[in-house]
Amino acid sequence: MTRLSVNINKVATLRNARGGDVPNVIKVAQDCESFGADGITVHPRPDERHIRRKDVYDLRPLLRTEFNIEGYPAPDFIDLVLKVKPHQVTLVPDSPTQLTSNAGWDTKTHFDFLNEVLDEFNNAGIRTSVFVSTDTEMIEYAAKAGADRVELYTEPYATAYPKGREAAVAPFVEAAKVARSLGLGLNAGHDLSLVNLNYFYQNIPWLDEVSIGHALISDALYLGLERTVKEYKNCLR
Ligand SMILES: CC(=O)[C@@H](O)[C@H](O)COP(=O)(O)O
Ligand SMILES: NCC(=O)COP(=O)(O)O
Repeated sequence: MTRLSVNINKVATLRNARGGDVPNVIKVAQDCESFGADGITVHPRPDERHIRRKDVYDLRPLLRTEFNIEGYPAPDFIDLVLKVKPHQVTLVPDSPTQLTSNAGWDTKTHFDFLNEVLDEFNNAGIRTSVFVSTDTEMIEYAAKAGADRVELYTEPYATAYPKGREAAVAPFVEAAKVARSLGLGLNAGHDLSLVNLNYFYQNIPWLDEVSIGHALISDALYLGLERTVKEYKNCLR
């Protein structure tokens, strides 16, 4: 089964626009769970532009499904994750001011750093995932560094999909096979949507998890949250 983890960053973006508590990030997360989501993802950024550290602490005891925290492993982030102990931490190579994630790790260049950080999380019993492109060498070094899983950065797939979905998915299928041969679990995310998700899943049915935020929360404006979560779940069958 491929799990759907709903990324609620954009719910926090909307809440922060007015400084109050509408929409309530925790209620939305709990509703996503009751509508069928298998997990909740957050990406607390250093400027707290959407998810805040407090949200992460508040969410932890209330979630009934898997909690995935994404981010660049700066000391503050490592401290937060070790205190909150989510089911999974996803390491992303973003700089503090970046608009959104736009690349996977160079796991060869940053091998020693990743190895040290992954050890820390592995020793704390937190499953680890490393955000990577489809470059085989990057996946191999993620495995050597001690990752439990890799998350394939799917923006290039989403962008190429309208021009030809077979060519768009081909490098991801190859990367997924490499990850599987190395014994890594497999996640995927970024710009997955109702348009492109089912084809991705059909080609890589051994995917463990997709995390989806931007398109899903946008679709919910038209379809409502309950129907949206169910439609994304239907794409994973
Ligand atoms: C890691 C990744 O691909 C993206 O999930 C990222 O977490 C989205 O972050 P923003 O919501 O800040 O764009
Ligand atoms: N890891 C990817 C994620 O959580 C959501 O990315 P997006 O759907 O907001 O592009």
